[in-house]
Amino acid sequence: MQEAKRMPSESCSAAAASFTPSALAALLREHAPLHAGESHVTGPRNSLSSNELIRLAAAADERGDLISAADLHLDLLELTRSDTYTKSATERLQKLYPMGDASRVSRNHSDTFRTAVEQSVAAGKAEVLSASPPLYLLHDVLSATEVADLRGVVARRRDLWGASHPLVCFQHDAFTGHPGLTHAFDWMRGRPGAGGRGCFAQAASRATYAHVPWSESLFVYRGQEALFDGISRRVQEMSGLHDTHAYSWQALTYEAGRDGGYADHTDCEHAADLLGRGERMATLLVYLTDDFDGGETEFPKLGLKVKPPVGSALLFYNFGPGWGGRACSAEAAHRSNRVTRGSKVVLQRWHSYQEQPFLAGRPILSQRGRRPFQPVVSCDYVSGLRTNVSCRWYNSDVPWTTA
Ligand SMILES: O=C(O)CCC(=O)C(=O)O
Ligand SMILES: [Fe+2]
Repeated sequence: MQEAKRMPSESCSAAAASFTPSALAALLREHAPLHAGESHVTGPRNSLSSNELIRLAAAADERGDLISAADLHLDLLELTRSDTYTKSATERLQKLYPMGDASRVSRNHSDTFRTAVEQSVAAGKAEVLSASPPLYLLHDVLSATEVADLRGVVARRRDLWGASHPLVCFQHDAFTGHPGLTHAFDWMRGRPGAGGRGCFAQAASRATYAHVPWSESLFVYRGQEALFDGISRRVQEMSGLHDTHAYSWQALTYEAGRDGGYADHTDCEHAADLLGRGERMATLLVYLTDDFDGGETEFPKLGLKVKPPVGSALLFYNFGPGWGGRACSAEAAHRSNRVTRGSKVVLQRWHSYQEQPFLAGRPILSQRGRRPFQPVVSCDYVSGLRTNVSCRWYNSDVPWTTA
């Protein structure tokens, strides 16, 4: 139903098959012709200087445009890694969204998460799939009723997005290394070597989005759904991972025919250091369906391909070596294989070592040119696999009240 609503005239498999750079270029030429002075891409997000960003943020504040102001402060944070900008972004976002414990001082996670998961193993509630990196299967995290209720919440929230078409974005400068895509982007930007990071403008997004193979991510924020807050408590009991150190929940959906798996990657945010504020120390995946073919979560470096039963969860640590190592662990690389029948729905949540004042509490708004509440299809390039572009449809800022 969802797909029919979103793409009234497209067939899924035809869509996925045509996502090649030359097909993309042809599509853009046909459906979104360039006029003089017009570009297929929105302004480059991170090529602005910090002075320019500060000026734009002040102007957004003056207009009362808190979303843009917060977004610009988040850009500044990315550019400078300065706490000042976290604080400014948080202040603005607090005015827009309930923030949970945003006022709390960040403190480090203790090591209780290790003890807690080892106790779960000793009690037969979890099993070890790998010691290094630590990887666990948690049994019966959810009852059958909870699974059904959660699927209901996910379906209800998906419906809120209606038929709106997404902004299509490409995340990494690394696209410049992709022979075909670089060419397409050069063509779109009208200058060679321009690189491939940015979003298509609205007309180009509309012309191309149905041709991109994607999986979907729907965000659920702390305080939005009692059911999700309840699971957060259960996860804390079984794994020692705290809600206060978590990102928001994401409900991931992979549908047969849409062709969007997710290629090999690690979840380390910047691959820098476990102690970085946004670093994803641990990943939790809770499975809400298992009646599908393909779609395994695979850890190629560990020779493991897993398809956990409904209601169970995978938990793995992304930094090593072993426990407490501070460098991104290449062995924690994983992928989601494409689903060839049925649909895979999994809840994902990342946890960081440092407390997160706001990541779980409100949307991160990060794409220039996006309309309020517009979904984004964001394509990631995966290191070492240049032909493997993974795209995800993000429904990230659902209106707060949905009941
Ligand atoms: O869906 C899966 O099995 C894995 C998803 C994942 O690795 C991710 O979204 O980062
Ligand atoms: Fe991942």
